Amino acid sequence: AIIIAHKVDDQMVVLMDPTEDPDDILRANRSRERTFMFDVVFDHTASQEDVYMATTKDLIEGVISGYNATVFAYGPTGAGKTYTMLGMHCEPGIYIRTLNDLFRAIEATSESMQYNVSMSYLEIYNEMIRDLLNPSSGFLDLREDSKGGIQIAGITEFSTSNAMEIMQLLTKGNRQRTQEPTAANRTSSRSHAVLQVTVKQKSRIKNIMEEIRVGRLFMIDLAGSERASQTQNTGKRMKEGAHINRSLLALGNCINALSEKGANRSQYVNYRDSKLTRLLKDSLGGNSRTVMIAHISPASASFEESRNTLIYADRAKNIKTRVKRNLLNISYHITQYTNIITDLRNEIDRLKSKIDEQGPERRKLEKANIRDIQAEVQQHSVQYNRGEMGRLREQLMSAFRQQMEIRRSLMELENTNMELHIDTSRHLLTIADWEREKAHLARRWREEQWWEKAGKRKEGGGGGGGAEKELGTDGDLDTSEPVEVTVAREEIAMLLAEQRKTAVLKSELEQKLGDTKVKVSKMEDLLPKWISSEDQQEILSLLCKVHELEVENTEIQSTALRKENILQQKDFVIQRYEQHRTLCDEIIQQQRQLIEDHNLQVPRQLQELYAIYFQEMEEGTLESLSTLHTITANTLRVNTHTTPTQSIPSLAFETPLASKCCSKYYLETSLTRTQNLLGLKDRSRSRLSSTPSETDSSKSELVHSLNKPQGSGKLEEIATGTKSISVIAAKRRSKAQALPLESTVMALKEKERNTASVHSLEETEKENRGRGVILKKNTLNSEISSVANFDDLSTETGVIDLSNHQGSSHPLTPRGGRANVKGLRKPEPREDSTETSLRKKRSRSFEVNSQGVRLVPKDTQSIPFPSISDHRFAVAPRLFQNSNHYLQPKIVTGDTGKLSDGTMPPANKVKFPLSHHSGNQHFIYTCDNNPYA
Ligand SMILES: Nc1ncnc2c1ncn2[C@@H]1O[C@H](COP(=O)(O)OP(=O)(O)OP(=O)(O)O)[C@@H](O)[C@H]1O
Repeated sequence: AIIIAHKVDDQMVVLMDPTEDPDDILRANRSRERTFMFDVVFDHTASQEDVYMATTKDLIEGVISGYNATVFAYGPTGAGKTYTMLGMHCEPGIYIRTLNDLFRAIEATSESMQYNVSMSYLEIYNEMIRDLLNPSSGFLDLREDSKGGIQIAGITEFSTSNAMEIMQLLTKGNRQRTQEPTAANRTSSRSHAVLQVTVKQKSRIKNIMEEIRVGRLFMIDLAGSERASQTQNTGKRMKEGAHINRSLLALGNCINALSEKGANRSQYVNYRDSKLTRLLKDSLGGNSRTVMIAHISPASASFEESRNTLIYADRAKNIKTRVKRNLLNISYHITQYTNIITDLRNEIDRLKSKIDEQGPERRKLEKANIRDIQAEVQQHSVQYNRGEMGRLREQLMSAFRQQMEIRRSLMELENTNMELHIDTSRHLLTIADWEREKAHLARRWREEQWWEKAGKRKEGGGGGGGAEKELGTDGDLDTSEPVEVTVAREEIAMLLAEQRKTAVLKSELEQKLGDTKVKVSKMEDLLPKWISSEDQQEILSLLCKVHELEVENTEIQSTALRKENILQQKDFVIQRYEQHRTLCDEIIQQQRQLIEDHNLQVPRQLQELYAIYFQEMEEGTLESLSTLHTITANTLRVNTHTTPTQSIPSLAFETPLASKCCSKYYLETSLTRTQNLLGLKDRSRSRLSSTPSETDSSKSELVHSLNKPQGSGKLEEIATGTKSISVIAAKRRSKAQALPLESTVMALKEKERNTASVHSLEETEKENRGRGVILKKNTLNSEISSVANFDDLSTETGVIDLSNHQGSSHPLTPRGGRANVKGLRKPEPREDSTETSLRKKRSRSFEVNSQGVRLVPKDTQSIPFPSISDHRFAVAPRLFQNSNHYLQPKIVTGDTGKLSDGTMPPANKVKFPLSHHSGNQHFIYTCDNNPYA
């Protein structure tokens, strides 16, 4: 034979006609060669594994899910059907492989599903069904159930749990199968063998409605069609062959009918022609996934059989089956339900008893667990709160630090500002000195010119008018500025620019400070919301308090620094004054020496002045005052550096804490007492009417008061000196004030005319006595020790009555009860004598307060002067003390430099930036010949 079946590709096979003669042209059109297309085509090289994988493996999943499946081998005898389905020991066929995989798949899902696998193995031999697993059961009948399903009555179904058991059953069954050698096949199967595997699947979870899935797998090894000529069967074999062919013919008819059913629904499928078709009813055209494996022999000798087989297989392709899952809903009987409920109750009881057995221990464990959890939660809560607390504290501290830094910066800035002011003032002094010097030179030059012209006029006897006209000009006077004045002007410009810069910086810092304050205050408000614990709230509020105290401390330091600056300024003034006084003393001493050496006649007034001078020198009053200032200043410096917790020095005129602890009234009262003690309070009462005894009494009180805090003899000495000079100063003021208005006016005029009006001290005293004015004896309270204030001493001596010469409608308005200008003096009658001049110099107060002018009307002289209780006024700059001339305040408006009456200030009037440019009005003080003004 030759090979006539060729596999073209995986799906195509060509069956050639062996009888075809290529040279026979007449039969060319009648060739029986045919090409067939199938799902898969195998040739002789295909292994059992290949065939199984391509045909059957995919059916297993469906079977265990409740679907029917059928695999059957179809073909002529000896083509290899039994080999494919059963296989050899070394090459197992589809039966074994399928069952192995089936059990593997069942095992994979056995946890959740419960399976029951059963098998039956039968053969249809000569149209009789025989149970291969139980051959003694005889021939079995096919029956249809109520649903049309085919059942084999009495078939043995073996439930198995593993593939090995099935293999044993198969082997046993195969041994029972009818096989006989024929001419075509030595092991020819004379029956159709049907292996049925039923898989029932249900969930392991108990339920009232139980669902069972039933999948059936038929694996059928058909007997081969045969031709009698080929098999050479006779007798019994021929009869077997006839039955085989008949059943296969019925199968072929069914296939033909089923394949045509798609187009013609009325086509009848006759399953009843054979038991084979009846058994395969579902598998062929019903509820089953069916695989048909058509076997052919490639030999040319089997052309006809191969051709018929392929034609049937090709037709079978058209058969469509409708697959559905086989579900069994088991409706239990009432007794079954009762059993189920009983089972469930038993299960519940069992579980309960188990819980009870473990009860006490478990409860303990649970309690312990709860405690652990609570502790853990609490710990977490504490940690969270700590974290939150730490975060808030950090935020607060950061804000506080920022605030403190800003405050320190402000303090430093203020200090810088103060230094700038001091420097500016010093330069202004230099300029003022120069201006005064220039004016003096000009006057002298004019006088010299005048005398020169007068001499010439006398000599020439005429032309005086022309000379007088020339007096108004400076002529060739050299008034070029010295270098230091030019430098001073430049320095002032620079310092003013610097001051403007610091002002801008200050405002920025203040703005920043304000913002920080707002931020902190908001945080403080939000604290109760953020922190629930009262302790933590308290801690944070304490933190805030600490910060507030720190802020207060910083402010205190700032105030102290400011005061120290002011003291430095005062020191500077006093130092200059000391230099000047030493110079005067030297002049006087030399003059006295000159007079004595030449036995010159000394006028009475000058003698008196000398007497006063020497008295003061002997008493050492000026030195005492200077020492008092030094000690007071030192004490103040010490005090201003104390912290609030330190003791309050008794001589502090106003420490920061004192400003809080002492009321305003207290301070004013104390100051008043101090002033009264020093005989300066009431000028009308401080005249020379004070008797030595009164003076001694006051002195002793002062000593007593000062001794308390100081505890040294030095203070007694100072106080004595202070009292002495105070009394003398008071005497002189009294004398001046005791003059009637007319006298004062006259004195002013006289001064203007540069003529002298001599008033002796004794005369003034007499006048005062005549008016019955006496110095009231003041009592000294121990409180005075805390407010002994050198400033107030000078303040009191500096108060003047301007109403005499400027009228009550002075343009300057007093600023409250405290604002005052110290050092504005009532003009005194000009005395030509040196003694009078000296006396005036010494009795003058030197203070100028930039805050305003104290205007005391004449008729209110007896009203006690309000004391300074506010340190902001008490510490006003007193750089421009005037010892020689009273100051005439005028107003300069804005930056134009013009006076309030619209005129420009005279050249010898100096404009001082007395305040921190807080307003647009400045005072101008006329300083005729005082280098410090
Ligand atoms: N693919 C194959 N490889 C090797 N040997 C095979 C193959 N197919 C079939 N045979 C062998 O050919 C012989 C005939 O095969 P088999 O009995 O399976 O044919 P059959 O179709 O079952 O015949 P019958 O219808 O008569 O039962 C056997 O000896 C078998 O071992």
